[in-house]
Amino acid sequence: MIETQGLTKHFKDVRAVDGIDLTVAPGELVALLGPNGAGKSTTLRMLTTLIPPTAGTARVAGFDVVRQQREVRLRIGYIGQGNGAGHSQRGRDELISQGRAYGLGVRDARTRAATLIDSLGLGEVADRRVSSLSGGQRRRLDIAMGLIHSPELLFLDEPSTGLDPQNRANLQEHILDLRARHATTIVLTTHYLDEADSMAERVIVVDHGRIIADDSPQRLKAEHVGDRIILGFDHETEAASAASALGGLDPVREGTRLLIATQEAPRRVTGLLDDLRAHGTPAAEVEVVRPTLDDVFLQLTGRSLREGGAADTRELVEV
Ligand SMILES: Nc1ncnc2c1ncn2[C@@H]1O[C@H](COP(=O)(O)OP(=O)(O)OP(=O)(O)O)[C@@H](O)[C@H]1O
Repeated sequence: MIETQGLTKHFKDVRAVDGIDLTVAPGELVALLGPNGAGKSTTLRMLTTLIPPTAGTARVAGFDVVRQQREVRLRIGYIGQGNGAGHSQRGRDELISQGRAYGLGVRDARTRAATLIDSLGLGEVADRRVSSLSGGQRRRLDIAMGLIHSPELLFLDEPSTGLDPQNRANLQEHILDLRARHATTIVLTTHYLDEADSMAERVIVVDHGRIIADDSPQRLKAEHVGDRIILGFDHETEAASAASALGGLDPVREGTRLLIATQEAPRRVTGLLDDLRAHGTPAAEVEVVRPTLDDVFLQLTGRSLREGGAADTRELVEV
């Protein structure tokens, strides 16, 4: 569905996108994740024919983004960071006009608008003026606008930025639902780690205009970081004795605590606690720490992606 080779965009001396090779198969949901200024939007703008690459090539839905712009545009939906819908119109009318602009007949445009209004949960507000809609409703209307011509491929640039957590969750649900119903290929950008983690089966981490990692969230976390089991003891002597009992796992002792790097920590922790009990040094506390995509980014770049401190995925277990 997407194939790029050495895709590059320079703005004067800024290398916004620096040689991206990317293949996206039909039906994939891919999240481009990266800090501000990483080159995510610029990549999307090249793939949607809005700006030409400085170098490299990109084919989208089978057509070249420079030489066959019209063909590409007919087959994609693009929801940028601003609001697409006009403010004084009613949502339903906006959708119908957009459908007409893509060449649908009046009846088809109406039917398609009604279907999208239904599937994006806009039934109660579609006949109100766009200016009266909430941020989350406006964003869903934007998505409906991008989908009116039934594109094979949908690009969403930071769909949930500016929405409160409830509206974000609601929007994410709608996007996943649309995809399940229509098998649309979706490429979205985000700097919300949890959004990339929960929605995308494939996360492409971008930094300084380059792809630095590309895999499923689960594999990225397992390969680059892994889980940790943290065991707490009442006394340092017990921790030291437990460390020798668990020698094969290479525990690192910090005072009364043992840190063990492992895979599949939640599965292993019960056996580990049983072993310690059998050895006569039962743990007083245990904590399983699972990595986040931020840990992956930190591991790869030495910097954090996190803005505003998203919560760790921790599982506390009473012993
Ligand atoms: N029209 C432009 N003129 C000059 N520089 C630009 C232009 N557009 C983007 N840039 C620069 O290119 C780099 C990449 O920007 P881009 O918007 O693609 O990043 P991003 O990853 O989408 O960031 P954000 O998460 O903040 O949207 C940044 O350094 C940005 O300042």
